[in-house]
Amino acid sequence: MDQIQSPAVRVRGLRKAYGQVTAVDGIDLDIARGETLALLGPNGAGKSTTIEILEGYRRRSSGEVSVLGADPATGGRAWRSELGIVLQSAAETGLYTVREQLRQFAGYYPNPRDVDEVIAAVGLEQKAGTRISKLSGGQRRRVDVALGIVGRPQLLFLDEPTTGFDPEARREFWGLIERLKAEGTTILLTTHYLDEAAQLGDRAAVILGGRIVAEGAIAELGGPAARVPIVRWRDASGVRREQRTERPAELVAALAAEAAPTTADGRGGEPAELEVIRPSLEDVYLELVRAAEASTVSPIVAIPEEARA
Ligand SMILES: Nc1ncnc2c1ncn2[C@@H]1O[C@H](COP(=O)(O)OP(=O)(O)OP(=O)(O)O)[C@@H](O)[C@H]1O
Repeated sequence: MDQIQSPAVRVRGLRKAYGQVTAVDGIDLDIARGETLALLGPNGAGKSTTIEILEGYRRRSSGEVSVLGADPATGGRAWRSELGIVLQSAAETGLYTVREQLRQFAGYYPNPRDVDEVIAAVGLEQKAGTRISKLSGGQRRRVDVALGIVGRPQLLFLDEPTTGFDPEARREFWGLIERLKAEGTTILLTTHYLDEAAQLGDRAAVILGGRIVAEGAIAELGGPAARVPIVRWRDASGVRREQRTERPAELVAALAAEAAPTTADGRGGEPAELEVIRPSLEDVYLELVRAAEASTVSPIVAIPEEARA
């Protein structure tokens, strides 16, 4: 297969069981070269297990997986050097300084980025000479991110990269990821911050109980019905009302006309507590998860292979 044309990641029928627990239950997934995919899902959904299999850190029970043209289970050193990995767990805490640790890491790669540029990119210039064990949790997380990108990876795995970041650091991190995207880096991101997924992702896949329950462009996830604006207000009798409509301005005008005039010139009144909401990715995600959980009848347990169709 032509490596340039093939997707960066191709997964078919991926399964992983830990004893009786099926953590990943038949996932199909493609990530195009240069694309950022946000893998979303509640705690325990199977995101980390999937990512660890793609990184070659965990064996799959069954299914086909190709990452940058190779099977991660047998990927060699050259293949690994094309990957950047920011694991969910916290950074190295050894005796090295930030710069020393990064220099050491950079030495493992054939074409690394400049270490000081990477330190600046993650906003750790003031801490470059400080031992990692003396950094705060959020600063250590920035070291993790720096270690993930120093090798100039083609494919970057970011497993909850901004956990522990302050809001300013998160915005700076988003800027860094936008630059990596512009350079053509393929990214697989997991995050529980849906604004982060909306900001950085081109597409999202929602995983629940080890299965993908929705997938698509960020702006289209959940389908058009999930994006219809919601108008909320409190009516004259004090009852909270809510209506979904494609024409929110019309509804608001009608509500204003109906409301008792509140001004001396007799103009329409202000409907109490009026708001117009366009469902965010978070609203759409929560709705998808609720709907999928409501329709799930079977517990997530391993089914023997021979019992499967
Ligand atoms: N080493 C393991 N041994 C046994 N079960 C495991 C192991 N790792 C994960 N699991 C189980 O597999 C399921 C999926 O876990 P996983 O870590 O992939 O979820 P996740 O979506 O990454 O969750 P989170 O958002 O909390 O990181 C969970 O039920 C978890 O308890």
